[in-house]
Amino acid sequence: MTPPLSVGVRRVRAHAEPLPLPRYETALAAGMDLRADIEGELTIAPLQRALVPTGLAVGLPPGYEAQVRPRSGLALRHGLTLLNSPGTVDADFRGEVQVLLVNLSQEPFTLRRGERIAQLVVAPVCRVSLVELEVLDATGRGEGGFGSTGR
Ligand SMILES: O=c1ccn([C@H]2C[C@H](O)[C@@H](COP(=O)(O)OP(=O)(O)OP(=O)(O)O)O2)c(=O)[nH]1
Repeated sequence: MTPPLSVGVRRVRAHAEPLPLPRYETALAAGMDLRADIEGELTIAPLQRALVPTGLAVGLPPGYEAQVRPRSGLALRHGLTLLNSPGTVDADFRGEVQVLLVNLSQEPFTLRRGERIAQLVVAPVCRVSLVELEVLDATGRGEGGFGSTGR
């Protein structure tokens, strides 16, 4: 396997007891879990959203993005997902990575400091230059979409 890409990470605030840095939890995991860098607790009421700090800023190299994705366990057990899933962290963003949680359950959800709330997947990005045309090249599908291939 190719060696992992080195990505700089900076803690944006100091704590007496710093949270562990994100890491891959299994040998081939695609994402690293992000933790809530909050003081104490935060309760998200049903159908409410909260922008939750992770305490981390990353310096992605050109040609990469980081996707902020939900954790399936939190979604299944507590109806907690990301409102903007997948969130996009641009390679030129140097601010704190934050997680836009939404509680889609009927119960309030209380988050505690250090809880793993989302996962960060780093991926290559293909940038294109758009070329305006009058006619696009023909394909078998053509303009069919949104269920055009039947049920
Ligand atoms: O879930 C997310 C999504 C974005 N960001 C940060 C990184 C990203 O590079 C920046 C801008 O995100 P986006 O482009 O989605 O936001 P926008 O609403 O288009 O704002 P902007 O005008 O700042 O680009 O915010 C996060 O920390 N978490």
